[in-house]
Amino acid sequence: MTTILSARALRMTYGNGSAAAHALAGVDLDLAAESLAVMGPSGSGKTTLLHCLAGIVRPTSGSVSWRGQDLAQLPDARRTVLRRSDFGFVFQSGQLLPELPAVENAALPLLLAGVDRRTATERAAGWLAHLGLAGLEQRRPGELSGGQGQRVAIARALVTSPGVVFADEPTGALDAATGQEVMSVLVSSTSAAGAALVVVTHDPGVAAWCGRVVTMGDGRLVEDRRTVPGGVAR
Ligand SMILES: Nc1ncnc2c1ncn2[C@@H]1O[C@H](COP(=O)(O)OP(=O)(O)OP(=O)(O)O)[C@@H](O)[C@H]1O
Repeated sequence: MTTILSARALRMTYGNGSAAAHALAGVDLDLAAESLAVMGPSGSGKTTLLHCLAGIVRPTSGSVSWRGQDLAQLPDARRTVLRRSDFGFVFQSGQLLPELPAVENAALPLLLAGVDRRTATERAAGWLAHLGLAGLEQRRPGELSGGQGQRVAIARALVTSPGVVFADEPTGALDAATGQEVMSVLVSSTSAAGAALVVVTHDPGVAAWCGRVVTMGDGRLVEDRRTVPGGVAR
């Protein structure tokens, strides 16, 4: 499979002197159009890795390349456009704007990219319908269940047809059954869209949806395992 996102010798140190936290201590990772779960204990560097891969933070050293382009070499404006159009994001919760209806929340990345409102709304409504939310387009986030809200977030992540969706604890605020439903939707919809998926999770039941599971420990990758989604080691 072709590598689309690649990290080399990634190091990230927060603070300095005796207060320094070595969140990443030399990570190499190649990602193809696949679903990847990042597991590991609290503080092992999972979120920092996701933020570096997505160009949200700049690593202390090492590099991240997206389709062969070194993110650090791109001008800030180009990196911002890339984050909006080529990358989609799903967080644990609280990512939807409470005053906007679901369809406008889902359309937001297109509107920010300058797509006209009508086209953006149509595409967003199409994704909402695809994710099982037809009829709920005008509901505000406070009028949706946790699982429905995460589906809106998934629609928003996919609406620009990104190459990768990054999800940080996407089921962290949901009960187990709803979390499984959301993972099912997240994995199947990103795969159908031809996008890669990177999911940070503590939960083995969430990781089992992914075809590859890496485990972090003290800022390093300590295991890299391919699985048959559903949890059987290959
Ligand atoms: N903005 C920051 N400033 C200072 N230290 C930070 C910052 N962000 C993370 N760290 C430190 O870096 C290390 C890795 O943090 P990170 O959030 O990446 O771990 P994690 O595996 O995602 O943890 P969790 O599972 O608890 O979310 C930790 O020691 C953390 O305290």
